[in-house]
Amino acid sequence: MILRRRRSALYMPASNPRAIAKARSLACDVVILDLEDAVAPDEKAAARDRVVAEIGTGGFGSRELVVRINALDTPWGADDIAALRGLGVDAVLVPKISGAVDLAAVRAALGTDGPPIWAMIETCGGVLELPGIARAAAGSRLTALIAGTNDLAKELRCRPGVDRTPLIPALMAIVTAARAAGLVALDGVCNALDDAKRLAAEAEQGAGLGYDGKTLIHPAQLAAANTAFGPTPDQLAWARTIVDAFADGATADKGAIRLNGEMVERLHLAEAEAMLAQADQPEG
Ligand SMILES: CC(C)(COP(=O)(O)OP(=O)(O)OC[C@H]1O[C@@H](n2cnc3c(N)ncnc32)[C@H](O)[C@@H]1OP(=O)(O)O)[C@@H](O)C(=O)NCCC(=O)NCCSC(=O)C[C@H](O)C(=O)O
Ligand SMILES: [Mg+2]
Repeated sequence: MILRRRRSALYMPASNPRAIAKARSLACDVVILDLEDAVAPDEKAAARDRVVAEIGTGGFGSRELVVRINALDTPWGADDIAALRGLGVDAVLVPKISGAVDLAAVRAALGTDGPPIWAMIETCGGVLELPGIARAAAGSRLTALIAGTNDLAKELRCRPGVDRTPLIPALMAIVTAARAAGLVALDGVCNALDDAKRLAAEAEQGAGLGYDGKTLIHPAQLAAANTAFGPTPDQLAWARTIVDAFADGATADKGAIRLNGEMVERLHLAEAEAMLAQADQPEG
């Protein structure tokens, strides 16, 4: 199975036409048009109309196109879903999913033939309910979990700091639930717009925790995420070494081999093959 690349998922306010125009040429794997927190209440209706118009115009290339709606218990959620009907978005991102019941309500509103759901995990309740959310994934066509680290930090009343230590248990719970249900996992945003070092460290941390990519808020953050979630040239070279080693007739009957001082098993071969296949995908 070839996994689609989702190293960089860029949010932009659906009320910002310049940002949306720019997104059509940026090196992001996913474009997220935001109708929720980035849009002021007075602008919600106009932003929704803009989403419909921009998706109609198209031009996003091979970038995945996702719309973040307002929650169903807000005055705008139902109208957001109605506006998206038939538009052909790749997924609908739903904020503050706190249990399987929320997923079922969104699926009912979208319809069984509606787009896949991506769920933001950004409440303490959502973190506690992750096993139930994972179990409900197939039935509700949930395909991705996104860490909402700003809302989560707010609810936890924690201070994430540079290394995000207070958020690590939740971040790992989200990846674990995603892997158990075969879902994509995307890390939260880095608010520090002008701190390239912090962003690079956070992106490396997210990749190290097992995330597929990072959600972002500015075009200047794309390169750091695309690099951290790689694969890097060194990782690709190592993957090719593993594939070559197992292609050698002498290893045909072996489950584990010694390679450059490391034990390598056939599970590493499968990882290497997946990495090489994913790296072959075209950009943008
Ligand atoms: C954060 C910003 C408000 C900064 O805006 P500003 O300082 O005006 O940006 P620049 O002047 O540096 O912009 C330069 C050009 O780049 C374009 N731009 C900026 N941001 C984006 C973007 N996100 N996508 C595409 N293009 C972008 C500008 O239009 C400029 O272009 P041009 O005019 O042609 O020169 C701003 O970056 C911004 O609004 N970012 C997104 C904010 C957002 O979407 N927030 C919501 C999602 S994050 C979240 O909710 C977290 C989660 O829920 C949680 O709980 O953790
Ligand atoms: Mg949020």
